[in-house]
Amino acid sequence: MPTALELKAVSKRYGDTVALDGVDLSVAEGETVAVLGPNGAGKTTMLSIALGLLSPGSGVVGVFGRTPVEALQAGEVGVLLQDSGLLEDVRVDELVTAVAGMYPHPVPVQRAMRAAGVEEFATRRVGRLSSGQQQRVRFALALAGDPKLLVLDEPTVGLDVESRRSLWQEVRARTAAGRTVIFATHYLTEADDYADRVVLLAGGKIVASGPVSAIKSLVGGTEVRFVLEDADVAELAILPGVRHVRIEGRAVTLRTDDSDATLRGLFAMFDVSEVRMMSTDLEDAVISLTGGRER
Ligand SMILES: Nc1ncnc2c1ncn2[C@@H]1O[C@H](COP(=O)(O)OP(=O)(O)OP(=O)(O)O)[C@@H](O)[C@H]1O
Repeated sequence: MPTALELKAVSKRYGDTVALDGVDLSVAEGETVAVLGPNGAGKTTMLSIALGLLSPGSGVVGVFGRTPVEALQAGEVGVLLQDSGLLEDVRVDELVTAVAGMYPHPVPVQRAMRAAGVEEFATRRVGRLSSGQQQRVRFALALAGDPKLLVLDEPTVGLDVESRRSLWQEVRARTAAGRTVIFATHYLTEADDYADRVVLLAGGKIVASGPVSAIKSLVGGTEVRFVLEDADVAELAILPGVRHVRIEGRAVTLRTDDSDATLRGLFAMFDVSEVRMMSTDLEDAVISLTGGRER
C-alpha cells in the first residue's frame, strides 16, 4: 500500500519543552488514523508538522512522497485545525468558493457545502455564525480541494450531535473511496467507531499504535464485576486468570486474562451475586498506556 504520510525520527522543542520526541509514523493510503493522548501530548504539534505549518527541529516528513508544503500546494491535503482563524466579513459561500478556487481540482462548491452541512447558512457572514457553525465552515474548507489526505485536529469540538454524525458520515464516504484521514480527538468513541488505527501519544512519544482492538488488548482482558460480602483481595487474586482485584465495599472488580476460568473458580468458591462482565474499553487502555497525565 503506498504511503500517504511518513514521519521519520521527528522531534520538536519549544525552549525546554520537548513537544515531539523521535516520532516515527507511517500512514498508508486509505487508512483512517486517530491520534489520541492527554493534553500537551504533542498531537497538534505532530499534525502541524505533517502539514508543513511547523518545521520539525529534526527528522524527515513526507506526504505522498513530497514535502508537506509541496503536497499542500498540489492540493493533495485538506486541513481542519483547532481554532484556525476564518475571514469574518465574507459570506460562507464566498469563502468556500474562494478557497476551492485555490485548488487544482476542487469539488463543486455546493457539494462541499452540503457535505459539511453549511448550506443552510451559506449566505450569512462568517463572523456572525456560532462557533459550531464556524467549525462546520472549517470542515467545508478542508473538503473544498477534494484532498487525498484529510488532516483534522479535534474536528467535532463544539459540534452538535447531528453535525458530528454528518461529519463522520462524510469522512467514512471519503475513506470508502480510498482517501486517507488522520484526526486528533479527545472523544474516544470517535476513535473506536471511525479509526482503522489508533496512535497514542504521551510526552511527545508514540507509546502505542495499532487497531483499537490491539490497543485494548495491550491493557488486557475483561473486567468481571460482582457483589460479595466480606471480600478479601488475597482470596480473589488466586482465582485463575486474575491479574488485578479492586474492592469497594461489597462491589468487587476483577481484571482477568481468562474470564471463563475466572468465572468457573468464582462460582465454585464464592457466593457472589449481580455478576457482570465488561470488556476493557479504550478509555481504560488510554489512561493506562499514557499514564493519563497532563504535562
Ligand atoms: N508555540 C508554542 N510555544 C511553546 N510551547 C508550545 C507551543 N505549542 C505547543 N507547545 C507545548 O508543546 C507541547 C505539546 O503541545 P501540543 O499542542 O502539540 O499538544 P496536544 O497533544 O495537541 O494538546 P491538546 O490535547 O491540549 O490539544 C505542550 O507541552 C505545549 O505546551
